[in-house]
Amino acid sequence: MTAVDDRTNALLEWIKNTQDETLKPSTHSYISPKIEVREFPDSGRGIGAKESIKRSEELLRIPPSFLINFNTVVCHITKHNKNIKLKEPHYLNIYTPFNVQEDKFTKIYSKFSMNELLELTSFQLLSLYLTFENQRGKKSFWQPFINMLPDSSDFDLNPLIWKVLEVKHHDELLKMLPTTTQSHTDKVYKRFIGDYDLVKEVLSEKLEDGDSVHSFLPLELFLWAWMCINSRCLYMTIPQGKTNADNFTMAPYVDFLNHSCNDQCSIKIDVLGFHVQTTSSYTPGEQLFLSYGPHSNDFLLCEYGFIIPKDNKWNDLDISSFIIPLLRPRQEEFLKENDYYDNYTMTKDGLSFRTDVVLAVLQEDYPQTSRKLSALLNGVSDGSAYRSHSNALIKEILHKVLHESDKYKHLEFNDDNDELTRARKRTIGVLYKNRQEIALAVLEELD
Ligand SMILES: C[S@@+](CC[C@H](N)C(=O)[O-])C[C@H]1O[C@@H](n2cnc3c(N)ncnc32)[C@H](O)[C@@H]1O
Repeated sequence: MTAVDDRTNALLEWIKNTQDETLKPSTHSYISPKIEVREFPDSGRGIGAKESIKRSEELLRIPPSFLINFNTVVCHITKHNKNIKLKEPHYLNIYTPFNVQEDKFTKIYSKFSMNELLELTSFQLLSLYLTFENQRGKKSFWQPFINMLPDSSDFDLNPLIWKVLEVKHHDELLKMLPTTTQSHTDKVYKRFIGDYDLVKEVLSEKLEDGDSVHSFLPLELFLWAWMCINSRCLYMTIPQGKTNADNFTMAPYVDFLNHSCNDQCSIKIDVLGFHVQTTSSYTPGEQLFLSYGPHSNDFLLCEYGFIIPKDNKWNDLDISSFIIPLLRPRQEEFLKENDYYDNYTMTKDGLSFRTDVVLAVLQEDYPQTSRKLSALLNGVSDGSAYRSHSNALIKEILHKVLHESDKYKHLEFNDDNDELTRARKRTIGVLYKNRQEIALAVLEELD
């Protein structure tokens, strides 16, 4: 098998970081000679084993200077502002090239104060930076990495893209999504638009007369950058991280690992950088995977733009949209006060505790004063006193879920003339099939 193309070789050359002889070998990357980047059916580029690989073998080590995160971006941007001297230890081991080429984008970088940079979230700063660096082309230090990032078309299945770019039939497609996926899409949309609006505002203060925000920050390019980050970021503690959502990094080469529900590689971070190790053995030709987390298809679609069509063990069925309208004000208030409002799910193995709780609350006129309910919440009782009514209500809801799934699951086999619409509808059909599978398994258990 051959590597994907010349761009992979350019990335490898760059990532080895041997061009600067002043750097110690320990700051160079390590890429196991036993792996390669290849094209895999249904998941795009991924990492494959060229030869046998044992369990617990080191596969990759990417030094801090080659990771795109809040720290490295601050180092690169502030290089253009002579008034800023970075002294904190977390900036000192970041390599930036001695000679940098100036252009209209670096002119904007030079106008950022340290406080302004620190006020941005990682998502905002990195989206702005990637949008600029992409346009800087060869002048960018990161060009070999940026060249290997996916095309916008890789995100075609992601409902955020349908909504932001108003793709063909977007209204119809969005309405066909299960309600849980619709509300997840709305949340992702809010995050995206919030970031775009804020970055545009910050940028507009730095432009000169005649410059337009849109020419520096076109919506499509910002969306591409934002989606690259959302679908390729890896958790890493960042010293200035304000929230958990800020603690991430992009890591070249590591980001070729596709997702599987089962862990097959583990990641570790230390002063030498980002490490990947195997947690199982591989035979030549096999694809290596990383688990992105315990994510349902709904989550994978809204955040990454793909689903696992068969046997995603993390799929769940969210019935909040059926339950919430049944709540009376006192019940809703009680659930909010106790942090049990919304997110009522079940898996093939049964109901989540939150769902048990809301079903019990629905049976209480005065939940605030019910001893039976507080015994359930405190783990003193198993809630059997509520079971018979809970089961009846759940059955009723699951029959509604089945009815809804029957209406849409045929979309998995739709033959829309337009290839993209066909693929999008197929994905929606699978989401309904997943819901049906869980509903049937739980109903069988109840009967
Ligand atoms: C971190 S990247 C992995 C490398 C990617 N395949 C590429 O070509 O650049 C994550 C993206 O890969 C794709 N992907 C990862 N795991 C997948 C899987 N199990 N099935 C289908 N697509 C997958 C999705 O497009 C996802 O947004």
